[in-house]
Amino acid sequence: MAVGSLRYLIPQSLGLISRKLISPSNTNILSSNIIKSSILKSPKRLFHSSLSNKTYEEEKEVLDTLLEKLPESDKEHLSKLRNIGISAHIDSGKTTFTERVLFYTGRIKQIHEVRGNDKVGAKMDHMDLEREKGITIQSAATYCSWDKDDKNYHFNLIDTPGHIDFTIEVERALRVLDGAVLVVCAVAGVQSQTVTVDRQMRRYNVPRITFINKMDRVGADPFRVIDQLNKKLRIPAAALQIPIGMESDLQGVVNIIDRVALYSEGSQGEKIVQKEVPAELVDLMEEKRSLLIETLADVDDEIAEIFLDEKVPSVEQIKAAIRRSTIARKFTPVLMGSALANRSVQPVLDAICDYLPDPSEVLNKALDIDNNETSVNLIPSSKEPLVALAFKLEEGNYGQLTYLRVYQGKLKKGGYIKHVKTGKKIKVSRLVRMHSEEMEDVPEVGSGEICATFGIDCSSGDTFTDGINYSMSSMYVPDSVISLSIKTDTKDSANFSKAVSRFQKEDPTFRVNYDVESSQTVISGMGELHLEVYVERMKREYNVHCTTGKPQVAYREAILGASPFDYLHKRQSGGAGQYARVAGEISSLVGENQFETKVVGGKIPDKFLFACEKGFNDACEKGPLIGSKVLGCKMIINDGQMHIVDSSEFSFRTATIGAFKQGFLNSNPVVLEPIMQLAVTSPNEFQGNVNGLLNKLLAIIQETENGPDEFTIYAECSLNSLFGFATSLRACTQGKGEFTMEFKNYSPTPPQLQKQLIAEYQKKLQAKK
Ligand SMILES: Nc1nc2c(ncn2[C@@H]2O[C@H](COP(=O)(O)OP(=O)(O)OP(=O)(O)O)[C@@H](O)[C@H]2O)c(=O)[nH]1
Repeated sequence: MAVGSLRYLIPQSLGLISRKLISPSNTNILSSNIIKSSILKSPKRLFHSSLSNKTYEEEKEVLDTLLEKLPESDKEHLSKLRNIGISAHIDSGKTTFTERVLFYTGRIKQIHEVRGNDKVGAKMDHMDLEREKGITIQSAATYCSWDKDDKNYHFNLIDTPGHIDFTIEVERALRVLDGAVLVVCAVAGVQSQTVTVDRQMRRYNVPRITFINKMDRVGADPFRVIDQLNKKLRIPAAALQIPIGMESDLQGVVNIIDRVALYSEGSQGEKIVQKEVPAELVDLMEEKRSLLIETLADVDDEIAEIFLDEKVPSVEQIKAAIRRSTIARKFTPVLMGSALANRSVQPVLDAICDYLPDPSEVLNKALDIDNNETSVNLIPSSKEPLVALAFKLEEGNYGQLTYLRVYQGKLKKGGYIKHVKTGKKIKVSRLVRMHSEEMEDVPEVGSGEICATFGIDCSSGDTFTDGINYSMSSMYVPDSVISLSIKTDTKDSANFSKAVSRFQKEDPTFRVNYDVESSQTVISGMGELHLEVYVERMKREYNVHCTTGKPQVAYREAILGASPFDYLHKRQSGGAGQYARVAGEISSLVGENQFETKVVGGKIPDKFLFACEKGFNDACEKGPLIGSKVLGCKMIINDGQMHIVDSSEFSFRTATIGAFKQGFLNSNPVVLEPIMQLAVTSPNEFQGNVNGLLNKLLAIIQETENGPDEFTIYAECSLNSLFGFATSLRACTQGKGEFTMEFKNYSPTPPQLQKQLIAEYQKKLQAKK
């Protein structure tokens, strides 16, 4: 598994690692085995890690045997199907690009720009809020057709949001896609979020082609960007094209494999006209063609042999090698153009057909629940039993809309499907293909396709079959890092409940809890913007007016040391008494909290030990320092005492809570806070200001990259210091600075803050008494 993906899979454990690092006795704690074992504990994570560990060669062998079972008619159908995601850093032009794809494939009749003057907005950004903010929040699915080499290809496209706060949308989209187009800006190059998206694509084994967009901008340099792809993303990348003209004079591209010039003509670039390669570009074309072959020789055995024999591969051999190595995720072919200027988008569609896999070329697995959850390979044949995954829910005008990816079998309108989690049989009363917010009714959907249906009560990540007990793995849901108290008018409470229940179903990273202590409703999520968007949506879509408190960081509690405990819980106030004594040791560990009993001689009977475990779980939910969740704690009970009359489950549960507190407070306890990985990009003239701002926030600057116009600073900073960062960054960069942040790990708070948090918590407890 790529080390990069570990951060995502075990954010809490990594938090513990950084905490452990400050303890000199634990210097070996970074051992990757320890990290792995803590991931593997969770069965739902096991699925992805087992997928990622498989090399493509092994996968291919399995795929080849599966394909033998595939009927010819299915093979033919699947070979024309592409499930594609479009991912990139914010503002790289994904939505603009998708709009062009829909226009050129004839799916829409007119192009509307993202922040265009026509006030319509791009087709895929259909929420009002998205149009106003000019960002994509929800991903929308659409389909279109493209003719290539006398074949009519069918694309299912998912436009994914770029902002890190909506990362769950990106993850979900990638989970069900077979390939992706990575859009990168020709000026800004590989940006912080490009790296994040790339990591996500690796996790889900998604092959990708790269489109360098914005070639019409001043300072565009596609070859610098390719260099960055090679170095920063560490994926061999080479150009399949070179530009004809640059910046405002961009006219098209040269296809360096076929050695033809492709000019974008017509008022909206709708005509691609083939001409001879301009003489002044021939040398560059040959240079880049050789470089392409050289890069392929590094990743593909067939080209390597031809290369070593000092022969030149044929056009067909080059294309076949690009396809093989792209699908094997060893290479990314690079195309270039400008979506906004309508230049060279169509060749990307050709490349999707040529180089990205069809659903039969990707290995998908499910868990056989009846067979001890063993993993089974799915065969993308319509003749196999149905297995479909609900990957996105949306509340539409006609009730809950559920997006499904069919992995094998067929989904028919009017047919019955089984919701594996509940065992319920559900009738598919309507089946539609989505085109942003519009839909088209279809009678059936075959294997490998994406569709949507109505009236199914489920959560995203659920599996549907026509009877078999298979389950696709759940998608990994990161822990929320920020919360906000929220108050609504009593008259709005019914609508508020409707809104939060819908949002929670649609987005598992958005959570709502009622805090009994403070009598407050608390919403939590992945960042300030994430929560801001939901509060705004409550107002707009449900007419719920809320007042929100100050955002709160999701603190955690942990211990750095270990300590024995011996605790007696005794109450004798008339009637039945309470008596329980528990003794043992508390210590820290990497991974999930653990409870163990080593009591001998029946000093505590089993039913009471069970109550002790419950007490331990209660204690971990509400730590002794500030009432936050406890991370990485192990409790062993090895001794105790009961009273024949006065002991009860309740007494042992209470005694364990008391014992936990005693042991915890004696084991060098700390409050942990979320640390965010921050990337700030801004024009060069503001570098001093941004540095100053980051220093003020006590951020740890890790790297600064200086480009010709812009610089990017990568830093770590506590989430606590980052509230309102958007405003301060705007202020010190005249609104030109941009940033992304994502959760990195938990780390101990500075002692002063810890003291303050404990004092506040104590005050709250006192006030309640
Ligand atoms: N010069 C130039 N600008 C472009 C190009 N493509 C997109 N843009 C502009 O870049 C901005 C961002 O484009 P979007 O299509 O919204 O980008 P996105 O990646 O979908 O953005 P998010 O949805 O926020 O992640 C808009 O103002 C576009 O008009 C291009 O090829 N050239």
